[in-house]
Amino acid sequence: MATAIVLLNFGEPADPDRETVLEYLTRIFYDNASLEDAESEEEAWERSRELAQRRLPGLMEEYEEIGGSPLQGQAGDQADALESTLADRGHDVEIYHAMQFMEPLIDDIPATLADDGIDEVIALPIYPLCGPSTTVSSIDSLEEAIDELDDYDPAFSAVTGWHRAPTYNRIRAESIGSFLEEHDLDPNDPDTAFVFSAHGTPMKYLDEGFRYDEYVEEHADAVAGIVGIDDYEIGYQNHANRGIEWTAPETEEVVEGLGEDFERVVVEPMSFMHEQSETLVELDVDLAEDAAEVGLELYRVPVPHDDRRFPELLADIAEPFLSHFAPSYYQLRQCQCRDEPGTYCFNAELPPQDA
Ligand SMILES: C=CC1=C(C)c2cc3[nH]c(cc4nc(cc5[nH]c(cc1n2)c(C)c5CCC(=O)O)C(CCC(=O)O)=C4C)c(C)c3C=C
Ligand SMILES: [Fe+2]
Repeated sequence: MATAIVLLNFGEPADPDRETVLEYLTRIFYDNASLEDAESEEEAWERSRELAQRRLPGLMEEYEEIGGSPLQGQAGDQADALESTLADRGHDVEIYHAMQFMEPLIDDIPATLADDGIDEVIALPIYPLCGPSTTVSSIDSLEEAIDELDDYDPAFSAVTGWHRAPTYNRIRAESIGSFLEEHDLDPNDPDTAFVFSAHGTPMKYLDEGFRYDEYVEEHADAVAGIVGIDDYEIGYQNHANRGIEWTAPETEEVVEGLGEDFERVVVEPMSFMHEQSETLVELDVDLAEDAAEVGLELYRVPVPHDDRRFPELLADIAEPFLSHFAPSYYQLRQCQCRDEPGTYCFNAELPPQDA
């Protein structure tokens, strides 16, 4: 059998010209069109183009500030590192990386998989906290694109939520620990506040039953416990484009509220495994300015995208599928967020245990 792992990411323009960013935004808004009630596909596309036009100038400014996003390069490096980790383990497996909203687009991958003779596909989103518009949507897109290709029917499996994997929590906790040490910061100092900043999500998705906010809370609690942070706040980085309700409180609001009681704030961008505009501009520039206005110095923990344990973790997650043993042996269970055969995660509820 020829096996492929397809790493799935959001994507962000590395060379952002207006046309590329407009198409990028249109794809994002169209993918989330169910947040509003368009009466036809045509109307949903029109609304997506309208929202994209409106958001374009602000996002162009963000990209100009960072000179394009490093996300694509970091995602490529993660794919290469996973390939060599698996080769060292004796697995003959091809790694592809695909993006929801930028080239290489998920829709274009199945043709390559078919040409390369791949007959077993494992989808692995690089979103640590499983959510509907990211993890689930990216896997749906890949499976649908495969189904649409004539005469191509590979075995398909996917892993959604993996934030409970012990190695992942250790990576995150040690990344925070070394940052604190490097900057001589004590998160329990009465003048220092600690904030976990998560990417927000529309409440409509949570009302549909997705548990992204619960994952945010439990992961913050676990990592704070490992690092030894006594008190912390959680804030969400939201996108207010449609006038709908998103997760609360916003990170900005949380940080502004800390001004009276603290001198500095440490921010951990817990939803990401890459640096991109949401860390490099929203946190490092915009949030740092908001913090300064209320007299706080802001320290942002870097994303541990190149931690050498990360490809090992991904290889461990893929192991049951590559070596054909039961995923449940590694505590992977049928995913409930994406309740499709062959989709596993570490998050699904366990059956009640005997006392
Ligand atoms: C590289 C950039 C981005 C990452 C990574 C990312 C992750 C991420 N996004 C959501 C949920 C949503 N994001 C939405 C819009 C949106 N996201 C980004 C960038 C990244 N998001 C952009 C540029 C946009 C466009 C809107 C904007 O204001 O810039 C949406 C759709 C909103 C809508 O349709 O109204 C959702 C939903 C999560 C949970 C997440 C997790 C890592
Ligand atoms: Fe987003």
